[in-house]
Parts: sequence; C-alpha cells; structure tokens
Amino acid sequence: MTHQSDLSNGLEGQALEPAEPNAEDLIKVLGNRSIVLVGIMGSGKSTVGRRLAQRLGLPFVDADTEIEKAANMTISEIFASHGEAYFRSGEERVIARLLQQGPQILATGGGAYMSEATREAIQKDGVSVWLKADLDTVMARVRKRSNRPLLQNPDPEGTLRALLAVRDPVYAQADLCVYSRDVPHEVVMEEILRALISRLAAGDLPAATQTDN
Ligand SMILES: Nc1ncnc2c1ncn2[C@@H]1O[C@H](COP(=O)(O)OP(=O)(O)OP(=O)(O)O)[C@@H](O)[C@H]1O
Ligand SMILES: O=C(O)C1=C[C@@H](O)[C@@H](O)[C@H](O)C1
Ligand SMILES: [Mg+2]
Repeated sequence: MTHQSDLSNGLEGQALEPAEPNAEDLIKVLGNRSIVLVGIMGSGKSTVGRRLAQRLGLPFVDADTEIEKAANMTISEIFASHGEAYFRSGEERVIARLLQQGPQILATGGGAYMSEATREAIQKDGVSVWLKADLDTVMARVRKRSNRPLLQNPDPEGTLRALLAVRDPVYAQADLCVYSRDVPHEVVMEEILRALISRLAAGDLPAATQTDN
C-alpha cells in the first residue's frame, strides 16, 4: 500500500484547471462599461434589467425614465407635443450621457438601438444584450398598458409585427442574444448572466477600450 503525505491530493504533476469565471470576474472585465439591454417593447429590458442590476450589485438606469425626467414630460406627452423625431434626438443625447456613467445596467427604449450613433456609442462604452422576444409574447405583455405611443392605433399587433421585421436584423448586431419568453423574469436574468460569463470564459467579451470615466 502506498502512502500519500497529508498535503497530497493525488493530483501531483497535473495542471489545475483555471476556475470558471464568475459574476465578480465579469464586473472586473466590464470596467466602466455598461451592460446595455436592447430589444422590442415588452421584451423585458426594464424589468429584467432591474433584477440583473440587483444581482450584480450595479446601478440600474432606464433610458425611457431618464428621458421623461429630462423633459419633465411622459413619453406619450413628448410624442404628442413634439413628435417622434424630437423624441429620438433627445433619446440619443440621453443615452450618450448615461453611457458615461458605467458600470451599470442600462435599459434602453425599444427604438433606441435603431440609431447608428447610439449603436456606436453602445459598442464603445457598453456590452449589448438583445432580449429577443416573439410577437405573441410581446403582444400579450404590452396589451395591458397604454403608455407606448407607437401602439396607440387601431392595429397594434400589425404595428408590432412590422417593427419586429425592421428591427430584429438591427438588434441582431448586439454582442449577445437571450430569449425573453414566458418564464419568470429571474430565469431570463440568470440566462443573461450566464451568457455574459460564458463569453468571458471563451475570451471573447470585447476588452474595455475606455479607462477614464
Ligand atoms: N420574463 C418575463 N415573464 C413575464 N413577464 C415579463 C417578462 N419580462 C417582462 N415581462 C412583463 O412584460 C411587461 C413589459 O416588460 P418591460 O417593461 O420590462 O419591457 P421593456 O422591454 O422595458 O419595454 P419598453 O421598450 O416599452 O420599455 C412588464 O409587465 C413585465 O413584467
Ligand atoms: O419601440 C419604441 O420605439 C419605443 C419603446 C419605448 O421603450 C419608448 O422608448 C417609446 O415608447 C418608443
Ligand atoms: Mg422599458
């Protein structure tokens, strides 16, 4: 019978596997960047984003809320008084400003990622996650509320279908995609976290390019 010393684990000579990265490693790699949620209305950017922020101990910020604060009006009022183009240019400015406040979880409005300037700003100062949702799922969710001016028309389902057709190929430019479906918010939140961590483990989470905000 051979005896091992007390300190031996029988693995002498074998290289130890590096530990799997975890949420703390993710926060380190993130640096000052924001985790930016993009996707259609009702995909869960605000509600899932808030939970992800709690889970990671990072601040949560919602671009729609910040736009409303800056304008001192609701989004419906901004659309009604000034029109969509005015809203979009305010949205670009607010998101550019918010991106300077990372690290944080940033929920964007459903149309924000359609702006090329906003996509570039997110690419530079964020890691983007597309919360992908299908028409039936988002229709069931947004039906309950009347705070989305783009859907205040006789055919909200047709509008959403058309928006998804135009927007999905653009949302697909995000760094990661997670399906937002009919499961508890926490499940989607954990999947985002796992997707981010496995990108980190694979070494293809883009390195931070900024150091000074
Ligand atoms: N995984 C989920 N399971 C059940 N309900 C969900 C889930 N994700 C979101 N919801 C519900 O869908 C509704 C819309 O979600 P939320 O406001 O987070 O969407 P959003 O992407 O922020 O939309 P918008 O672009 O209009 O701001 C909320 O009532 C929310 O609770
Ligand atoms: O999908 C959109 O274009 C919008 C989504 C909301 O988050 C708001 O930003 C606004 O209602 C417009
Ligand atoms: Mg929202």
